[in-house]
Amino acid sequence: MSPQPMTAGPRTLRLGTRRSRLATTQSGHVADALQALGHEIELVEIVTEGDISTAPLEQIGGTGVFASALRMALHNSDIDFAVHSLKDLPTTPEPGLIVAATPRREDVRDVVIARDGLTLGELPPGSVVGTGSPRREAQLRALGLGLEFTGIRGNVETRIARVTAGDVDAIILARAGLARLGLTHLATEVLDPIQMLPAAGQGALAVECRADDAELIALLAAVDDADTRACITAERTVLRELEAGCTAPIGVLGEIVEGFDGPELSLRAFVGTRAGALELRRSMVGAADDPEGVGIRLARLLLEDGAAQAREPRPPTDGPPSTPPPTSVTASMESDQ
Ligand SMILES: NCc1[nH]cc(CCC(=O)O)c1CC(=O)O
Repeated sequence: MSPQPMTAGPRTLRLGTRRSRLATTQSGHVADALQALGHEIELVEIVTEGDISTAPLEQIGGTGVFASALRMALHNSDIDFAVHSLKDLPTTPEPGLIVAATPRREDVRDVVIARDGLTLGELPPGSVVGTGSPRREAQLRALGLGLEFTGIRGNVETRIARVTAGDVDAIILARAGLARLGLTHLATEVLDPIQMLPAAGQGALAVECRADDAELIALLAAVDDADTRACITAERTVLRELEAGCTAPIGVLGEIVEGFDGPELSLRAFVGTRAGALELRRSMVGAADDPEGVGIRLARLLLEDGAAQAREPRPPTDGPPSTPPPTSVTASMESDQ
């Protein structure tokens, strides 16, 4: 063992990352930005159960499985910070950790990758779309194109291969993920949010570290983007408010728009059921500096106008209070990896 240097050099920041190409690319972006500011970064690979297992996500603990191994490594001080896809991060705050930065968000839209260069409208009725996302399935059903659905999982490259192999006619992916992999040319159609609202936080990254690491928190502020944070805060507030017993597919998008006297936050949401019994779209505009308030108001409106119908049946009132099913926190979140 070599002795510690007499004078402490600049601190080397250990960045934990999952090993998928999407995860390493995302971590690499944040590492590059910090290195450009003169910081020393060491990448540490963390393997998560979600990366190894091909079981449906609901069986292995929902989308939270991707975040939990990184969070464990943070708690154990094996790493100093982690970069998550924000849409894979459960809305429940993790005690002892803090999202210290949300870098400027990329394209929020979903894209279609269909066989033979086709768009959704060009696919004949009965065509099979491979998606494990209730949000994507519900919004595609709402288009009334007669499409059929089958669940698929796996990383982005694996899912693209299912179209190439002819197993499915089309898949839906986040454009941001494709962009990070340099694969946007494979998209056969970009879906406007009017048709397909993204998952809360889609296209955004969350940089998480220990809540007591004041030095790192101050340093990570350099890669934070205030507009992105406002939008994703509003989106995740809607998700959190609706999750109180609601396992419906939810799409939600916040955008900073120029209002009459300053920037405003425009927020729109879709709430549906997988079978298409409910399709609810509502929007709300409010102060850009009160994203949580705008989110709460939109969630209330959605619940008043029917989102509450999509809730789980209530347990008998005279019995002991039942605990919600374990998947309720993540079931409404994006389940396509
Ligand atoms: N749930 C998986 C996941 N998490 C983040 C992305 C893409 C990048 C992003 O939305 O930030 C994807 C793939 C996809 O849904 O197509």
